[in-house]
Amino acid sequence: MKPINSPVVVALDYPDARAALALADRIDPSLCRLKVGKELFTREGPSVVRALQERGFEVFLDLKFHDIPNTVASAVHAAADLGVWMVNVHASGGRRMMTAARERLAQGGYSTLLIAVTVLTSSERGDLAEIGLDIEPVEQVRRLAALTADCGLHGVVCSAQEAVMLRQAHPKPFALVTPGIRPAGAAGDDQRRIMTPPMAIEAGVDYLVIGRPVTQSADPVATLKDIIASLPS
Ligand SMILES: O=C(O)c1cc(=O)[nH]c(=O)n1[C@@H]1O[C@H](COP(=O)(O)O)[C@@H](O)[C@H]1O
Repeated sequence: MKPINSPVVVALDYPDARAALALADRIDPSLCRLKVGKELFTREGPSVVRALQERGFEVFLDLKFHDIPNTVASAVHAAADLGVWMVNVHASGGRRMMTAARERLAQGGYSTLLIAVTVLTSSERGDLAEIGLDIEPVEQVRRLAALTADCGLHGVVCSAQEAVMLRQAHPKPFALVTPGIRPAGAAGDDQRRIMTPPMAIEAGVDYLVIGRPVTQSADPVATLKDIIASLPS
């Protein structure tokens, strides 16, 4: 496998494998990693993950598991059996859930990275208030990242706006994985806590998850290359 030369993870949020593989077939696997999320996985199942791996890509399986500890540990185990590079759970599932998942991976000797979503990048203060959390997103991100680190996971999903604060509290190799990335002038869509690709890297982010700015572009490959070229080295 060739070394991967960028921190970019392209979210393959396509309706089916045909569309997802059409983009994958136009990208060199050294350019980026690929994320398979709920829509594509529900439609196509593990076969689309294998098809991407056969093309030389490292895959982030983004199913954001959130359930009782045994169920999540078993689901994470199944993801690791697929040989994915990274898998995620919701940190709000709590300590016992995250610990059970981490222990299951350790028992199997898997190298899959296990990370936890703190506060979705589409959420802002008002969204948290409606679910009973009358605090700023950054405060909840701080709490859940501390819990995640204490449970021994490899990192968190957060917004790049929280990266400087989290990097101070959690030195590398604790991974900061940030969706809500938008090149200057791009539509925010349903995202709320956003940042541009170069600013996110300057803030200390490890991996930039980018979907629609690439997948909905008239020329996804050129847009991806432009984003990578815009990053500080
Ligand atoms: O875990 C994720 O990947 C994730 C967490 C989060 O807080 N926000 C978030 O947008 N995501 C995912 O990251 C991708 C972002 O896509 P775009 O908004 O199109 O760039 C989507 O596939 C989301 O499911």
